[in-house]
Amino acid sequence: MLMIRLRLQTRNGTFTSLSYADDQLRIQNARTLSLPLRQVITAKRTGRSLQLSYIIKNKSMSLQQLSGTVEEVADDVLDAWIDTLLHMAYDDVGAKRGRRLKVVVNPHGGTKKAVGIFNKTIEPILRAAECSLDVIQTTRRGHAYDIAKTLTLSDYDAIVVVSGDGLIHEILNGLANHEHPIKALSIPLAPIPTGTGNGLSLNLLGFEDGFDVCAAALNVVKGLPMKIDLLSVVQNGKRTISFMSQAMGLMADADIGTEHLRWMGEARFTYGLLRGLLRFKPCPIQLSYKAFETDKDKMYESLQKRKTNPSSTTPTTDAESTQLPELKYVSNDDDWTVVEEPLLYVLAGKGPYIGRDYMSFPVSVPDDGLMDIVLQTMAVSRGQIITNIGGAAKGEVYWHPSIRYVKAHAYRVKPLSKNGALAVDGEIFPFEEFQVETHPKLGNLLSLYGSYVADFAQKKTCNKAS
Ligand SMILES: Nc1ncnc2c1ncn2[C@@H]1O[C@H](COP(=O)(O)OP(=O)(O)OP(=O)(O)O)[C@@H](O)[C@H]1O
Repeated sequence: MLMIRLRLQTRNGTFTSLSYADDQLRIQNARTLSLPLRQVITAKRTGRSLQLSYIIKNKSMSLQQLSGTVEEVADDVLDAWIDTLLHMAYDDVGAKRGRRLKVVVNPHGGTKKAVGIFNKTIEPILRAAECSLDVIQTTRRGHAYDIAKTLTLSDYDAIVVVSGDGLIHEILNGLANHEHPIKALSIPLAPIPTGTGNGLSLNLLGFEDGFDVCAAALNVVKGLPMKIDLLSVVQNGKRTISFMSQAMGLMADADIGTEHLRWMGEARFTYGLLRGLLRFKPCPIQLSYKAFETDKDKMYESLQKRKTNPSSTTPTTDAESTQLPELKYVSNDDDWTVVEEPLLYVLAGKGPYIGRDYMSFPVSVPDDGLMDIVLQTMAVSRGQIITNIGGAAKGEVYWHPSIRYVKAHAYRVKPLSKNGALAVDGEIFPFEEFQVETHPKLGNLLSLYGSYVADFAQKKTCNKAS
C-alpha cells in the first residue's frame, strides 16, 4: 500500500510527494528527505487533509509537521496508506502506540530549564504520538521517591524523568520500596536530560544524541524495554539501589563539594577533578571484590561479541519472586580479592558514561549480571591523569597501565580514615563501610538500540596514546 505515492498540496500551494521504500519514508518537495520509519511519530486524516508528524535530525533533532490536501487517491486508500505506515512505524518494531506515561519533572535540576523544555519541546512530541500524560513537578527532595513508591503500577507503560541522574536514582529507590517492588521496577524508565549529570541519557542515546532532548523524547515514543542490572549498596544495614556509579577518592571529590557550581553545568566535574588533583593523595580505603574477570583484552573481546550478538543469556534475578532479591554475598569466604596497593580513586558501576567527559566503564554491558570496577593506582603522575582526562570521553583511559579494571559480582569497602568521600549515583553518602552487589536484570529502561551506545576507542590507538 505504501508503494502508492501520495501527492499533497500544502497550504502555501506547493506540492509534496510522500512514498515509502526500504524502511524509509520519502518526503519530496524542493528537497528530498528520506526519513527512517522510527522517526515517524504520527499520520492522521481529517477529511481530505493529511497531517504528518516526524522527527528530523539536522545538527540536533526536532519535531516537524507537514499537512496538506491529498490529491487523487480515494479516502479508503488514504486510510489504508496511513494504517500501514503507522503499523510499520510502531507495531512492526514492537513499540506500543499511545503509551500511558507518568512524567516527573524536576524544576530544580541542572540549569533549571526542565519545565520550559518539557512544555515547549517534549510535550508536543508526546502529544503528537497520542501518548496519555500524567505530569507532576517535584516540589522538594525526596518527592520523586514518594511518587514512585506509591505509583499505581497498572496505570502506566513507562515513567519519563525530566531531570538528571539524581532523580532517576530517587525514582528507582522509590520503586524498590514499592509494595510490589519487582513489578514496580519492571516499568521502564526514560530520561529526558535536563540535569547537570545526565549519564543515563548518554548511555542510552550515545555521545552525539545523549544531551538532545528530542532524541530522548523519540526514545520515550519508540524505545523498547531493555532490562538492566541494578546494584544494591548496603551501608549500616540500609539498602540503596544504585544504577550508575559509586565513586571514592579523586572522583568523589569531583562530584561532592562542587554543588554550588551547578551553573557550570558538566564542566563542574572537570573543575572538581582538577582541584582534587592538587592534593593527589590515595583514598583511605581497603577494597575487596568477588572477581569475574580482570583481563582487559578479554573484557574488550566479550564486548565486541555482545555487539554482534545482542541477545543476553544472563538469567533474570529471582524471576518468580515478588520481593527484592536477597543479598547473596554476605559471607567472608576465600573468593574475595583484597586490593593491597594504594588507590587514587575507585569507581564502580554500570553503563559506559558517568558524564559527557568521562566514559568510565567502556566495556559495561546492561545485563551481564556484573558490575565494572575501575581502580586508579598511584603508579601515575598528575600530568598523566590530566592527559587521561583528555581521552576520557572515548574511554581511552581504560587501556592505561596504571588503571586496573575488574568485572565483579560484588565488592566491599572499609574506610581507613574518617576523612574521605563516597558518592552513589552522584549523591553524597556517609564515608563508612559498605558492600555492593549486582542483581541481574532487575531494572528496565526504554532504549532505541537494545544496548548501551558508546563508541569505545580501538585498542591500538589507545596503546599509542598511553
Ligand atoms: N523542587 C525541588 N527543589 C529542590 N530540590 C529538588 C526538587 N525536586 C527534586 N529535587 C532534588 O534535586 C536533586 C537533583 O536532581 P537531578 O540529579 O535530577 O538534577 P541535577 O541538576 O543533575 O543534580 P545534581 O547537580 O545533584 O547532579 C535531586 O536530589 C532531587 O531530590
